[in-house]
Amino acid sequence: MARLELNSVGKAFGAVRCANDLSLIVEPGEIVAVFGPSGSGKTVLLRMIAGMFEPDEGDILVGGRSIIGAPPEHRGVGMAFQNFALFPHMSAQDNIASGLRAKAAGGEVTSRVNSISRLLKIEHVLGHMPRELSNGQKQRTALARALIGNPEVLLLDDPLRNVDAKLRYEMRLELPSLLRRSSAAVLYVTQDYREAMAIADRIAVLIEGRLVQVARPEEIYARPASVAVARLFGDPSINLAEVTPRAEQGALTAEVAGTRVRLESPDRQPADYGACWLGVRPDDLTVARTAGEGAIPARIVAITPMHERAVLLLRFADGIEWLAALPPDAAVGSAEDSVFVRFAPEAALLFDRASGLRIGLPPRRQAA
Ligand SMILES: Nc1ncnc2c1ncn2[C@@H]1O[C@H](COP(=O)(O)OP(=O)(O)OP(=O)(O)O)[C@@H](O)[C@H]1O
Repeated sequence: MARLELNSVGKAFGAVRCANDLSLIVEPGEIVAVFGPSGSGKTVLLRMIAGMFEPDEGDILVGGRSIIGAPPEHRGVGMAFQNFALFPHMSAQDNIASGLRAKAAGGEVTSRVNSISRLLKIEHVLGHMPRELSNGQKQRTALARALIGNPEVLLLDDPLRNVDAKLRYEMRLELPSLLRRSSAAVLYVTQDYREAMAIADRIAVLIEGRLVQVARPEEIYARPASVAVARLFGDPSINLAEVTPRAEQGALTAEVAGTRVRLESPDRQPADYGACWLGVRPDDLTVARTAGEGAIPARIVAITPMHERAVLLLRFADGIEWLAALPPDAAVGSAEDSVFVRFAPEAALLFDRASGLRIGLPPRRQAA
């Protein structure tokens, strides 16, 4: 099997630069999620690899050989889209068989279609036309078509966007092992950070056509490269406050809404860092009725039950509002109550206010 390699790939449509110096390696059997806001260039990236259009700069290699200029069907690339893109006049069986690039004997086609359909649990609908399939079955049919030719590179463009929540949940569990079995180098585009974290070995975060961080899911969550990345991962999203951290007698502290809080952590030295963003995830806050050192006085504005937790909207004395996500049984009070908010110093992330970059030791180098 072959690795996929992007070397300084760039692309612009008129004044819109939707790919900027993109470099990335995806190993055979590896799943890399491409995650970023709408319009950040995810689909453009996949389309350049698939050969729907060419980059303006840089190179794309599969198995060490450049595929620039090669016709799409000779690139060793399979692709499945969010809108399934099945041929409406063909049965599921024929749609899947259309993914075979080389001509194969009829018997062999049937046996390959059957075996991939068994794997994807759609054998019973092979004779159906696309309009007779549920969205989940359409999505599996499109995936089967992408996988049947044993592509060296598999490109999946938000394949679960149009399936219902239950199936999406199931497929998040099933897809990684299914994809790894194919040994293809997989690029998996998603707009959902949870999906990226559930499915991928590594996540490539794309913002405005630039890869701003490529790392393992837990690394990105714990050590986001910038405040923009931190905001993309987490629901509710990370709380922020403007602070000016100071080094005092070996400790690192900052004032939040009039309360001095400690911020030292193993990955940053106490120093005067200038204007920063302080970021604390809602899950890392504790809320209590009792005051104490480093506890920020707040008022509960509202409480919203959400999934398996309660989300509290808190307002500090200076008007800043933060969210805390607590277990539903953490009875800390109700709206209008006065409370005290704490977080552990190592749960605090610091970002330079001017550049947005995280302050701390550089992330560990990731294996390619
Ligand atoms: N064929 C094209 N011609 C001109 N501009 C394009 C073309 N394709 C994409 N763009 C522009 O490139 C940028 C990136 O688009 P792209 O579709 O890759 O975003 P995306 O990250 O996939 O978004 P979404 O998550 O909403 O699908 C957008 O500004 C888009 O308008």
